[in-house]
Amino acid sequence: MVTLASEFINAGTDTTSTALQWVMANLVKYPHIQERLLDEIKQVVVDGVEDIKEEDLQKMPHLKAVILEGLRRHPPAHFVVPHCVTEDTILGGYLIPKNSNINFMVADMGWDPKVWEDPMAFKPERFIGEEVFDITGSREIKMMPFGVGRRICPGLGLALLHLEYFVANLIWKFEWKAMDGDEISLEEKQEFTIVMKTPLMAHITPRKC
Ligand code: HEM
Repeated sequence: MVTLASEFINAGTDTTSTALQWVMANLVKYPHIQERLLDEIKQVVVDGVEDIKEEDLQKMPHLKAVILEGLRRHPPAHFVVPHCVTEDTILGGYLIPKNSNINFMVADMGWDPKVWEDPMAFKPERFIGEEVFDITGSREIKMMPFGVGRRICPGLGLALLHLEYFVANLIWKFEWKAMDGDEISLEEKQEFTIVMKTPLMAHITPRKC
């Protein structure tokens, strides 16, 4: 039980908090995206409401798009846990021998210009469309911040819920602005996850909702 609990805590805390920091950094760097998100929240939540509830999040497609764009542009894990090939496999003309250890270039998949237009730009609108984006990659794999297949992150649903809940409430309650003269650097640093080299510093002001 202790090992299980520790695995969930280790795998679930740094990843989610890193993703949250990257999303908030982009909302500070690009105030028009923060405004767009606030507009959506205001259409769902009435003035004076203290907390945005879980059921409200389902009515916010732009919020989901912001989170997905954050995970595409800044996946907290640039690789998955190493996997092992169970039988000789030919992939793209290359033989991957049985028992080889393999991994996946998670970040590079999300930044592939053949798949994503202007991939290094933060554009949540790319996820707004007729279809809900399939983050599990069961139909096609365009990015895989949680891995895919049978070892996909079991905390995926919880992580998305936490990210949506925190981002929505942080934007609903506060206006986030860059500090004077601060450019918000998106440079990365490898720790347990890929974190912001210069951690986010921002001026936050309570909104008069
Ligand atoms: C934004 C947040 C998160 C991201 C980006 C993330 C990403 C990942 C990735 C890439 C893997 C490896 C998948 C593979 O090997 O193919 C993984 C595995 C795992 N994650 Fe997450 N994760 C997140 C949040 C969470 C949360 C909240 C929990 C639990 C509460 C969790 C628990 C786990 C566990 C236990 C594994 C190992 C699964 C296995 O080996 O079968 N993760 N995660």
